[in-house]
Amino acid sequence: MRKIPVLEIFGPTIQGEGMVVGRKTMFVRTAGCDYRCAWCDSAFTWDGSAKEDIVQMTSEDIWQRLQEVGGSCFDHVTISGGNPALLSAIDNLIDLLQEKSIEVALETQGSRYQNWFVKIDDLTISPKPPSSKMKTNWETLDDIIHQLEINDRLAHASLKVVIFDKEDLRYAEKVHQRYPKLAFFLQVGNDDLEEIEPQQLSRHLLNKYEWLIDQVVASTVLNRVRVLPQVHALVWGNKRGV
Ligand SMILES: C[S@@+](CC[C@H](N)C(=O)[O-])C[C@H]1O[C@@H](n2cnc3c(N)ncnc32)[C@H](O)[C@@H]1O
Ligand SMILES: Nc1nc2[nH]cc(C(=O)O)c2c(=O)[nH]1
Ligand code: SF4
Ligand SMILES: [Mg+2]
Repeated sequence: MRKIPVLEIFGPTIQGEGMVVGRKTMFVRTAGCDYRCAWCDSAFTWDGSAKEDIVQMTSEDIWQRLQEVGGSCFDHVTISGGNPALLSAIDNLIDLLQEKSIEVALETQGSRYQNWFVKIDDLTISPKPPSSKMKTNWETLDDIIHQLEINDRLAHASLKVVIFDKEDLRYAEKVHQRYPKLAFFLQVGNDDLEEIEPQQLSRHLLNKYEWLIDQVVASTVLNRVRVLPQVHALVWGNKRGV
């Protein structure tokens, strides 16, 4: 059985972002990413700083650990990273969790397709705007959305674009216009990953949330959309494992 490189298993907590915001969930965070976003809040998954903490786990190992950490207090697991879409072995983990009547969500940036995308209950695809310094491969993204559509999975998927500035907003408009059938979320970018005082950070992020709301309200393109902060950042700041 192929193993999965895991950096964190934590929860239950709430999903702080996007299409199932507020949902009680466990998190499994995989190691490794094909991107290097300028503002990545989980850079430890790819910058080598946590490489000693990576544990190679089978799906059964992960299920065991989820139960040790979360007891019987969960029925939903969110797989994030890094980019979990780099790992074909996630297929087996999804099957095992769903056999146990656990709903499965997954976060990815849309740079790689996996056949198991069509099994995910809540799939978040988060293409990266110019502020990230990454370049979107539109062909790959088109293919992912096409696969979801022909497999009748659009209702189980969403797009989420993180916004730091007006250029990012124009990018978000382009994404929404290109894929109008998908639920669309705009998320406040956290530009202060060093702040250790949650109250300071939440004040700052709420100001940025107000700015983002103002921008979206004034857009003629961004109508059938939702605007959200990272709720976990408002509550716990930059703390890891929440
Ligand atoms: C850490 S990523 C892992 C999953 C995948 N690599 C991705 O980017 O979608 C999870 C989510 O956090 C978002 N994110 C990362 N850094 C952020 C920041 N500084 N502010 C707001 N959202 C951020 C990403 O855009 C993504 O939607
Ligand atoms: N509570 C909470 N919600 C989240 N939503 C997406 C997260 C992520 O890092 O992928 C995340 C996270 O790390 N914590
Ligand atoms: S794609 Fe996701 S995990 Fe990878 S660098 Fe960007 S935000 Fe971080
Ligand atoms: Mg996060």
